[in-house]
Amino acid sequence: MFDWQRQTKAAGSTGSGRAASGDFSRLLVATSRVASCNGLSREISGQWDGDSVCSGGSPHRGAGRGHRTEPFIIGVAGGTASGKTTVCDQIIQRLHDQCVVMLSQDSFYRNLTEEELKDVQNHNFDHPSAFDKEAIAKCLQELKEMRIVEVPVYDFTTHRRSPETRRVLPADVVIIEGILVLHMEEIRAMLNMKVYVDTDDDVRLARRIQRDVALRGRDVAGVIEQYTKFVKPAFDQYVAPSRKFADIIIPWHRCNEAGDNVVAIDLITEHIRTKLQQHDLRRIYPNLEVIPSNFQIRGMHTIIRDHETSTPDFVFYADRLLRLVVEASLGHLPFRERTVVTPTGHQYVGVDFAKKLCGVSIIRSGESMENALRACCKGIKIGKILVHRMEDRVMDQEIVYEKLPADIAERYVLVMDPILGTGGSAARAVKVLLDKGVDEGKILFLSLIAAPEGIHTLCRRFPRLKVITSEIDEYIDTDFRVVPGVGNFGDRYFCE
Ligand SMILES: O=P(O)(O)OC[C@H]1O[C@H](OP(=O)(O)OP(=O)(O)O)[C@H](O)[C@@H]1O
Repeated sequence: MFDWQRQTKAAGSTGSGRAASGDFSRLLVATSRVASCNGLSREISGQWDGDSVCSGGSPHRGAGRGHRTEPFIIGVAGGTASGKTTVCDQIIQRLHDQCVVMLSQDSFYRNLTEEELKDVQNHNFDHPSAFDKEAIAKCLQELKEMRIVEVPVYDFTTHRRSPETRRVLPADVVIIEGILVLHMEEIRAMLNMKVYVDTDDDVRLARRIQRDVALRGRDVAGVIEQYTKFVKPAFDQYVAPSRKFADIIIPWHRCNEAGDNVVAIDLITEHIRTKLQQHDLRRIYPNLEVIPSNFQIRGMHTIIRDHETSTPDFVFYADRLLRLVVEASLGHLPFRERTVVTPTGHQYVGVDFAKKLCGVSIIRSGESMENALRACCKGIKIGKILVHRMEDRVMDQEIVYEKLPADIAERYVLVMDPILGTGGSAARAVKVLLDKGVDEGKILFLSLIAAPEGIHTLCRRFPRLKVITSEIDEYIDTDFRVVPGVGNFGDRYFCE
């Protein structure tokens, strides 16, 4: 039943018919804290298990519909003695009902060679090469896959890893802190939130002297020598420049008397809580929007997914759902303020709809969304694209037909296809639009059901495009069908 369309969206098929990323970007949070460099005690509420704190949540979950399968990963960077650990402790305290694990970049120091050990006072412990970057990335990756990891235990007296390791369980939130976590590209790429603790150099030096003398048996002259020789140059070269990668910069000098970073920590933890409630893919892709579900929507999905549903019912409920997707998408268009006078003679300050829109349906199933779009946007222009899909889905799809408004480059474009499978057809259609000069940020891709594979394809390749869908299904099977899916949407919608 699927084959002929899956191989070619044959010419002549008729049819009847995503800071958010900005939200935290470069957010400079005025915060306050008078902190000691060793931060809060780690004896916080909940069970402290070395690098992990599980005071809530469940460390072991099954994957599947409605279950999160990836943790939210936060990187906290900043110079030596900047207050990173304190920030982490405060986040952990606020997330007392979640399962949180904390890793320190210091656990991943490389073993010193015999040669280096002989001259240990001249070893640069602040340089990126001092750390086993690959081991950090592997550890994060395993936690991302909700696997148990064995974290090295570094012995600062022997400058080698101890034979034992620390077992860390999968968690809802993973925090990794260290001077270079935002500098290292591989690590940075795995972070869902990047925090930089910005503390004045003199404050940090004072804290470092205090800490190393009091806790590490060092003398002041030695600490200052190491600071001047290694710590400061590495800070200037690697740590300070990594500030630009941060989503949130916490200026530590803005302290209040209680010494808490209340505003910053509240914002961070609120954001994490919001993200934890979202589907994994929404956490990864700020350009993915899933319309909020309710029992009406679930009920309509239940009907269209039922193989026993008749064509008229399928069309009726699919149309209702498609209309919701179209309405939700229109909500992402820009607007201008507009004031009108009501029949009572009072002013109403409202907004004006975005002008210069058009729809583009991917033939054939996308045509099922045209009515919904026309019903919402009077007289909207609608173009069409027909994609020939290669059997293996790896090759770039061929465009068989296209008819688009001549001035499409000046418009916002709503691309319509109810099913986003591998994302091959959608990505090819989007490429056509980009080639025509449409700005990627002005393209919205509308679907009823999206498979994770298609979301990855579109959201990763076109990060400024917005993908709007009503449900995310589980996966694509070996025949490229969305599971559980609706079967062949076009057949069920257009054929009696
Ligand atoms: O994301 P992809 O893997 O490219 O698959 C998604 C495509 O598959 C379905 O179309 P189908 O091939 O059934 O053709 P039709 O629209 O003509 O029914 C659907 O309507 C999308 O166009």
